Amino acid sequence: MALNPVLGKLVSKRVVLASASPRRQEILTNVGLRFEVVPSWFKETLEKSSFAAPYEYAVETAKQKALEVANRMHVKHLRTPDIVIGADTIVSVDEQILEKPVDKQDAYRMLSRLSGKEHSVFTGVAIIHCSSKGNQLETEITDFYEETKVKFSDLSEELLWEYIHSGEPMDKAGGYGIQALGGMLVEYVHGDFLNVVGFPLNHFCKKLAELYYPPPKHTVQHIKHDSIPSVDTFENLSDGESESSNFTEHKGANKLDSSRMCPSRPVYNCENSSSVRTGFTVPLENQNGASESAAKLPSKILDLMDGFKASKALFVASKLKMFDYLKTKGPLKAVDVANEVGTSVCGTERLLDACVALGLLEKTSQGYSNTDSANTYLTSDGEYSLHGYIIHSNDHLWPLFTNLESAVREGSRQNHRAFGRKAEDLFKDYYHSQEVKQRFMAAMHSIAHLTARDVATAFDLSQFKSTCDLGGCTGALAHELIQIYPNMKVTVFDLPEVIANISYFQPSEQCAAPVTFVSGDFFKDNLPEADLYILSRVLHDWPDEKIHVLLSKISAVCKPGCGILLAEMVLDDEKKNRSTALLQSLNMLVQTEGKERSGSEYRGLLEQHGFANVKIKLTGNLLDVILCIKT
Ligand SMILES: O=c1[nH]cc([C@@H]2O[C@H](COP(=O)(O)OP(=O)(O)OP(=O)(O)O)[C@@H](O)[C@H]2O)c(=O)[nH]1
Repeated sequence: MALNPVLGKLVSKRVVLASASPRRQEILTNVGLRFEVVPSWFKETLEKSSFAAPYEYAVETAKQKALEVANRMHVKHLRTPDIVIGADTIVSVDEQILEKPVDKQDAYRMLSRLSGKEHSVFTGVAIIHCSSKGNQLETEITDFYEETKVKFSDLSEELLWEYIHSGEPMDKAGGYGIQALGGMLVEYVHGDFLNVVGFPLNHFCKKLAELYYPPPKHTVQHIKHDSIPSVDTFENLSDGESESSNFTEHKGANKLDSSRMCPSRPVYNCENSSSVRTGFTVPLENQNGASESAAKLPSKILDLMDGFKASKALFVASKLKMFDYLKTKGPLKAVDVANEVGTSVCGTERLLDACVALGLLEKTSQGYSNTDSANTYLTSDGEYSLHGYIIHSNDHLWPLFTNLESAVREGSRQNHRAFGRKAEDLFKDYYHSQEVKQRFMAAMHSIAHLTARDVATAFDLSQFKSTCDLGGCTGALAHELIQIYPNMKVTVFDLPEVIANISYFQPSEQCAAPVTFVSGDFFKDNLPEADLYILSRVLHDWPDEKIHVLLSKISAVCKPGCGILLAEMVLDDEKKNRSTALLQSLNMLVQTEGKERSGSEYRGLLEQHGFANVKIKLTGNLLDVILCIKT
């Protein structure tokens, strides 16, 4: 395929996108780039006034995002990526830089400032080539930016609020998404549309072409700097030419040929790009094709082969409460951790080192300490602790997954093999002992707490005066709903054995309007009255027949205008892209009769029970949200 060679240069490389933006992931996936996503932890707090121009701020932020990920991943040679890509999109109007709005009022301020005017959207991009020398990370940074001008129509206050209540502005620079509803606000776009969406693909490809296909010296003068090399240019490149700027270490070579590497030679010196070298990287002079024929490291496959070891290392460190000890007492030497936990020193040291290499811990001459994310997610009292779910994964899901082969052969759950118990009802399995029940509730609580805000704000729910969270367990989502919609009456409906055990999970400061907990079985008992019924991670537990029973019960008590809100991992319609959700569907296979479903499948189920106007919001968090209204 003619366009392939530019991105094809990256095929054998470990490419990392240092961005949580689903749009950037989609733009790059759509053109066939294979990459890992490692969202950056760099906080976008650079002092804006210290930059002479808005694009400089975007470029520097992109660079810092990418460098943070490159540094984090480079702990052991095996973890060092080849290329890290970072990006930052901003809107500039009246010499002000607008980023993502922090709340609805902020979105209103931004959008009213853009109304009736032209503004610029800048995306800064950094491409960092990494290599490892000894223990040292060496980076070569290429950065550039792209500007697109966008003009908004005059927008009424009413229209702006309607748009803001759609929830779309919140994670978008300038408070709008041109690719969706926000497109309706736009009168014209001058420049690269994808740049507005978050990633200037065309300029990125040009930059790769510059880096990987520098023209032979005699043709330099004839190449226009603003065009991607034509199809012929790619196809006619000989191996010798095409590899001349490969960012790989060449055995025996120890000098830089900067004329080959530096895109800032006159012909490539685009006004809006630069290349900076830090550390020491040697370009490959591939005269004889030797490295072309060398075995390429299939890093993705190797990572998958190692995946179970990494999971187990995380599970064991969590189970032994190492992150808890390090939070309160760190930094600690391996011997001190071993003494605290009661484990062997040699085993503890290896486990801690593995956790460092996996980016969970930091190691200095003073010992081991938690990373920020270990404090937040891995300690049992972290703000968004996943400890409960990790223990559930270790104690419950791991034994089930070891029977995945049987589950695939037989097409059914494996509880009998994993736990020696004949599979009954899914929840009878969980609630047969107090210990298993509490572990399961802690697991569900940790996911519900982590996703609650995104689920509660995916749509504006203020029209619903009362809500019933069916299977709402510990009430984590219910409490979040009350925070966001203080006038909403929220009821959690769950099995009696769950309701009897919720007290441990309630927030310490009591909400003014507390959540009501009602016990019952939603398949058998009457449902509490409500304007909105929530089913969060409920439908995926059940086969279609059971879902029809539940939806017809809800439909029977729902008046026209009332709704259902589903929170689930929504698969893409082709079921080939969202690996987290597809792996979760295997998780449902080994332990339930349910499965994860696509947006169309959920829509089909809901419409059969008189629910229409089905809207699906992919939140970027673990759970996506579907809202529909009874006609
Ligand atoms: O029209 C659109 N304009 C902008 C966007 C999206 O807005 C964000 C911009 O934010 P940022 O560059 O800071 O990136 P993040 O999402 O925070 O992800 P990082 O992890 O890379 O910091 C970006 O997601 C654009 O896609 C849009 O969707 N439409």
